[in-house]
Amino acid sequence: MSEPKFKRVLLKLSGEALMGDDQFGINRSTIIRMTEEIAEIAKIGVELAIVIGGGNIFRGVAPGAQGMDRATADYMGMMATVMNSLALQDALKHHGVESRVQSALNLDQVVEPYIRLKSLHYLDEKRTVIFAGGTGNPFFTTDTAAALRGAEIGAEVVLKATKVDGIYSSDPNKDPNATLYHKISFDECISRRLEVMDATAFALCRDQKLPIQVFSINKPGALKRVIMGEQEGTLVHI
Ligand SMILES: Nc1ncnc2c1ncn2[C@@H]1O[C@H](COP(=O)(O)OP(=O)(O)O)[C@@H](O)[C@H]1O
Ligand SMILES: O=c1ccn([C@@H]2O[C@H](COP(=O)(O)OP(=O)(O)O)[C@@H](O)[C@H]2O)c(=O)[nH]1
Repeated sequence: MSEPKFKRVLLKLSGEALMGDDQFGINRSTIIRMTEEIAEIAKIGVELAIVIGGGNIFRGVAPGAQGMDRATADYMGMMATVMNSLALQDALKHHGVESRVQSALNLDQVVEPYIRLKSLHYLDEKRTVIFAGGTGNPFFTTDTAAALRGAEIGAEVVLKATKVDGIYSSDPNKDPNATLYHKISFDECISRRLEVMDATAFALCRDQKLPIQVFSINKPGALKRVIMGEQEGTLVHI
């Protein structure tokens, strides 16, 4: 059997993708399907850290947060990521994957705090680590949290699992003529203002020479294909 391309990865799961076809919240069959795919790669020995978004529950820049103080809304968004992290941990457990949740926000009764050396220890022991609470700071996103934690743990790649199957020349949900890139540089993503990830996340990964692979969370087997080094989605390179 062929070997996985990567030994340690940071997987970013879109919060909104957890909704499935629902209007908000966590869709049961969607989270089960996602965890089946994650369990498959955890079981072949890939060291896996996960950052999950919160947009399915609360987003600081959403219409629902209009009129609210932005920082307050962002703290609500960060707390939403903690809820998603606990749901993911529970679902992973049902698929035989032991994981630990570490949060950038202190919620002592619920999750352990983020301690870098402890997370490295878990990864060495092949336990999946879920990073909750984003970066712990308002005005940031969980994409930036993924770039930050990915760099901190020495991941070889950030895998962005999202609703679209890669990076397009413009938003494919708005422009039917948008074309898919198989490869694109960080500088091109930033200068063309491709909004699949925010510029802070792109810049951090570029400076740390940490590639990003963008692929669809809804495409069966896509995560495994990325892990095995097969062509899937878009690679963002230096
Ligand atoms: N150039 C682009 N290529 C691909 N997707 C894009 C682009 N510009 C904007 N998008 C949008 O980015 C979204 C993916 O962002 P993502 O952060 O994963 O979603 P979420 O906000 O739920 O986490 C897609 O749903 C797509 O509509
Ligand atoms: O470091 C962070 C990460 C997240 N958030 C807040 O949490 C929300 C949910 O995160 P995100 O939008 O990145 O989730 P996703 O797009 O993956 O669903 C954001 O809108 C922000 O309000 C934040 O303030 N700081």
